[in-house]
Amino acid sequence: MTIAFIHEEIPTEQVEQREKVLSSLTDAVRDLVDATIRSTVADDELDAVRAEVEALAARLRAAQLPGPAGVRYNSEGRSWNWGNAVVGRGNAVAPPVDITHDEFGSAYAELTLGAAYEGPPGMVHGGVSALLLDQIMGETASGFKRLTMTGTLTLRYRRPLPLGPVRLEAQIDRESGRKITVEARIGVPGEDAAVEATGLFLIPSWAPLDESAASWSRSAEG
Ligand SMILES: CCCCCCCC(=O)SCCNC(=O)CCNC(=O)[C@H](O)C(C)(C)COP(=O)(O)OP(=O)(O)OC[C@H]1O[C@@H](n2cnc3c(N)ncnc32)[C@H](O)[C@@H]1OP(=O)(O)O
Repeated sequence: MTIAFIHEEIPTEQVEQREKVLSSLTDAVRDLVDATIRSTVADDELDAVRAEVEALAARLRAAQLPGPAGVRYNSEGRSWNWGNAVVGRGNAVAPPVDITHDEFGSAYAELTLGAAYEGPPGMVHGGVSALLLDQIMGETASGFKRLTMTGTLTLRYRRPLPLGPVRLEAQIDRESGRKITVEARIGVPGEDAAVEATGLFLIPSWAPLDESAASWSRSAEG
C-alpha cells in the first residue's frame, strides 16, 4: 500500500492565509476542549452550550472534504497537512506543538500540555508522550527530504511527567541504507528526561531514498 500525497494547485499566499485563519479557529476549539473538561457550571448551562456547539459544527459541515485532510502540496513546493494528529494546524485534538529543526538530524520543541492530555492525575498521559515523541522523531528521521515511517518505537518511562511546560529533543543516532535510528526524550524543561525513546524509522522499499526535489517534501511541518 502506497502513501498518497494530494496535488492541489492553490497559490502559496492563499494556503498561508487559510492556514492562519484555520489555526485561530483550532486554538479556539482547543480552548473549548480545555474549558469543557474543567467547567463546573450548572447542568442546564452545559446543555445550553452543547446546543450552541452543535449549531457551530453544523455551520462547518456546510462544506466538507469527503474524508481526512491528507497531505497536500502545490507546484510551488508548499505542502500542508492540517489534519495531522500532532502538527495539524486544523486539528484541535493535536497538542499545541511547533517543532524546530536545528539542522538536518536534530530537532526540539517546547509546549504546554494542559488538562486534555492527562493520564495519571496531574500527569501527562503516556500515550501522549509517545505521540509527541513519534512525531518529532519521524520528522527528524525524514528531514523533509525523504519519506520515513515508524518501524519500531521503544520507550522508557523513567519518571512521571507533570502537566505543564515540557520540552522534547530528538536527533539521528545512526543511518544504514533505509534504516534511520533516532534517539529522543521528553521532560520538564531543564530537568532530566521523564521519557526516553529510541526509534527505528524506515524509508519504505517502495519510496525513493531521497525526495528533496519533490514538492511535498518542502515545509511539510505545516
Ligand atoms: C515528516 C513526517 C513525520 C511523520 C511522523 C509520524 C510517524 C508515523 O506515525 S508513521 C505510521 C506508523 N507506522 C506505520 O504505519 C508503518 C507500517 N509498516 C509498514 O508500512 C512497513 O512494514 C514498512 C514501510 C515499515 C517496512 O516495509 P518495507 O519497506 O517493505 O520493508 P521490508 O522489506 O519488510 O523490510 C526492510 C528491512 O527493514 C526491517 N523492518 C521492517 N519492518 C520493521 C519494523 N517494523 N521494525 C524493525 N525493522 C523492520 C526488515 O527486517 C528489513 O531488514 P533487513 O533489510 O535487514 O532484512
